[in-house]
Amino acid sequence: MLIRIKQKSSSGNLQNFITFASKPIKDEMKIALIAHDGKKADMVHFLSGFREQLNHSDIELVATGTTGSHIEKAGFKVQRLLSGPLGGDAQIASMAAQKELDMVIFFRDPLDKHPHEPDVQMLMRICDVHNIPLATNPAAAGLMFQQLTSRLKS
Ligand SMILES: O=C(CO)COP(=O)(O)O
Repeated sequence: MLIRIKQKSSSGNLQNFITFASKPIKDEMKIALIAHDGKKADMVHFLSGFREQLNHSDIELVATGTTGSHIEKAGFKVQRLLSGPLGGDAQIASMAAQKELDMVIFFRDPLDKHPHEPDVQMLMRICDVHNIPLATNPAAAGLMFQQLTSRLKS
């Protein structure tokens, strides 16, 4: 299925089209998980609510370093990359750019400062460039996760 949306350009002309293609049923998927310190508990809580689906052997999890250690302690299998400030966000952006990810869940803390804010912005930009579903809060992540996992072969 193809959905086309006509958009008004800054000059007011209806000339831009955004195209979404619904993805086919998948055999496996890879989800990236990142949470700022103030949101790590929310990430674990979120994942625990989907434990049954996440234990599906065809869902692979990858996370930035410290987020990953919290996720591991909660009993999930996850590939841990570098910590965010040391390049973990950049590693996930690289995976997104190479279309290796089906979804990025990034619980940002909007009330805190982050020394690696350029990396955070870069990751979100790369997701938009490559049309990778990106959820930055649990409400959005829940909706996307349910929709995505419904495409997994049972
Ligand atoms: O800083 C982060 C995201 O920008 C997350 O990194 P950690 O998971 O290593 O804390």
